[in-house]
Amino acid sequence: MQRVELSPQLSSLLKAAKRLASECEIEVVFLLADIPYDFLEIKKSLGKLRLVVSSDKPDVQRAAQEDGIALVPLIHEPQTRQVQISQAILEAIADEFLASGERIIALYAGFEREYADSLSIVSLADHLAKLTSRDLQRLETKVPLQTLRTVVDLAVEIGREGREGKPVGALFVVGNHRKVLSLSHEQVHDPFKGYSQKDRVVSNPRVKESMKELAQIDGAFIISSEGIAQSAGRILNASAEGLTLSKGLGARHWAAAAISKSTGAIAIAVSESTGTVRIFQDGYVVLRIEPMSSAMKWFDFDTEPPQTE
Ligand SMILES: Nc1ncnc2c1ncn2[C@@H]1O[C@H](COP(=O)(O)OP(=O)(O)OP(=O)(O)O)[C@@H](O)[C@H]1O
Repeated sequence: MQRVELSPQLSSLLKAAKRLASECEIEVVFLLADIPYDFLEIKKSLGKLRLVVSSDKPDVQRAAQEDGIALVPLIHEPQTRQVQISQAILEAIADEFLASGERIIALYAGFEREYADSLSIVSLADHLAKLTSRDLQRLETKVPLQTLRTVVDLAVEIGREGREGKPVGALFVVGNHRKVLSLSHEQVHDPFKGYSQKDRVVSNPRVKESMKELAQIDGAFIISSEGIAQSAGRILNASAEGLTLSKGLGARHWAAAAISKSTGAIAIAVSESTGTVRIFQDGYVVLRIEPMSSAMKWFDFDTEPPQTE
């Protein structure tokens, strides 16, 4: 297919990217392309650096594929460059073209319409952490962002740290707590019973520490929108009928999906086996945070729900 020749400006930017990469010990150039360049030529000019190309243009995607370059196809949406780059980075991490702890050089058209004119150094770990809170904001309609962040932070800590050297799983249901309580039952005597409201504020470091300890008991934590722990060790009874979830996720994750669907609450599950934190809304995984990084995907692969006895 026809390719657009490298302009003197792009050649200079590639040289600058190479120098920058060597000075900052970076190994990847991430090119957000709007034009079907000769990508092999670009790769050659970058020497040992890895090249990842991302584009929402079908002809650019075809060109990159023909040249055997790592490609992250984007869906065309009227987005700002920043949002496009963020989406492309997330996809690239999910496809394992980039590692979530890495720093990259992004090359893109920041000011011009389609000709690359900008270089940025992006630290993926910092960038992903910011994305996580932005993504949480989308769920804020149901539960205040502050409460969500507190519980998600706690969940991530439990997934990373475990307890006394052992991995620990957990399940939190946040918001609409009266309905959630009515769709659950006590498994063990409620450890929060009798405590005043101020001793059940999840953002309080002492309460957080006891919740890490309590995560070891079976069942779910139930938390109000205001961030007050209402109960722990609850078994959730909401029905999983009609829901689909990723293969390999067990009872805890089905219970999280089901309660989020039935009550409109946000459910946050920490997997005991992997430490991964998944956030459920309306029966779907809407955010996934890996224990050591913060990589995430929006939806898992679909499978059938388990048979109920
Ligand atoms: N309906 C439920 N309500 C509350 N907690 C539940 C429910 N079902 C399971 N759990 C909790 O999940 C724990 C683990 O169950 P299971 O191993 O089947 O889940 P999983 O989804 O595979 O999660 P993990 O990755 O942590 O193993 C149980 O010991 C229990 O504490």
